[in-house]
Amino acid sequence: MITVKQLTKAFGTFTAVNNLSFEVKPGEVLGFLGPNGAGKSTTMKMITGFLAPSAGTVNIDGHDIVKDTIAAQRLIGYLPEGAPSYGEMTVESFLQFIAEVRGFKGEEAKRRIETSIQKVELESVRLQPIETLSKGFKRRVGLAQAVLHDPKILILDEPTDGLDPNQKQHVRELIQNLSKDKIVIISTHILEEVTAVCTRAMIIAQGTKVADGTPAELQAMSRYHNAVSLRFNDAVDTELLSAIEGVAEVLNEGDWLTLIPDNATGLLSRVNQALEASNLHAEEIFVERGRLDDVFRTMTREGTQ
Ligand SMILES: Nc1ncnc2c1ncn2[C@@H]1O[C@H](COP(=O)(O)OP(=O)(O)OP(=O)(O)O)[C@@H](O)[C@H]1O
Repeated sequence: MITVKQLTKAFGTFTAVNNLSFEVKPGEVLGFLGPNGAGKSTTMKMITGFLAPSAGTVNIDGHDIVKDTIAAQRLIGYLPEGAPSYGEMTVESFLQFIAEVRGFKGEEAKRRIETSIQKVELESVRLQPIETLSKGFKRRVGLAQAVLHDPKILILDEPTDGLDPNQKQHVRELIQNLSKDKIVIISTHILEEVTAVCTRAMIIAQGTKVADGTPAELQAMSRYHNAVSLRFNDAVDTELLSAIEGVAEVLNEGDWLTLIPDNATGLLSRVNQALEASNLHAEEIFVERGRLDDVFRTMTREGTQ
């Protein structure tokens, strides 16, 4: 379990992380979401013991990260932003170096290197210098060093940043496979990543937590939650749609018309009745769950709640 209490980091007069408190339990994959400069990396650096907090505490499975750093860090695998490594080393020699730093020797070190090469599929490049690898493979090397000691906790700072769509998908699958029974915290700008891999998401703005919940709970905070979207082949009088009981607003979104609900439920059946009564036929119609990008924009624009 990770317990973060009133965590704060000030750089001079600027407060990058402000009074952040939360817990993360095994099995959870928590996504940190937030605009540039929101304080995601700074929070991760404090959780992993690479930056001392100005105030507040981080407890990793009973170990205080400041007072009991080594014991806490043994439990953590960390992929820092940009996945730094030693470019002139080969994948294998870099992992050998990490194994030694982690205190593994001989057969045990060999076994762990083989397992992490296998887990993140680095077999084909194991003898290649890291600086000659593609971004996707470099990221995988970063993941391999993070999982080498089979940590209970994985902290991954923008693990798919700069990767092409295929590589992104691959790294997401790796994270899902690695996450069983572990605590995983990832930071990302990519909202689809939250729905793809996270069981929980936290939106951070100006160093403060502004939302925290499952992806579905966050989507439900959007004004598009339970909105009805329709596509017609022919032009439709939007007055007719805005007159339907429970419609707060009609949005024209390209080929689609989206009916934003007021607080009433059951909008879809009223829309269907109104279409039938007016003899109108929608080519496509669906009820939206809500949009994370809308929640993200609203929450981060408003700043703190
Ligand atoms: N060592 C430092 N000295 C001064 N300011 C810093 C330092 N490190 C970070 N900051 C500032 O703290 C704020 C938060 O930075 P941080 O890197 O944590 O944001 P982030 O949410 O990870 O952003 P991004 O999404 O761009 O990676 C930024 O305004 C940054 O400029």
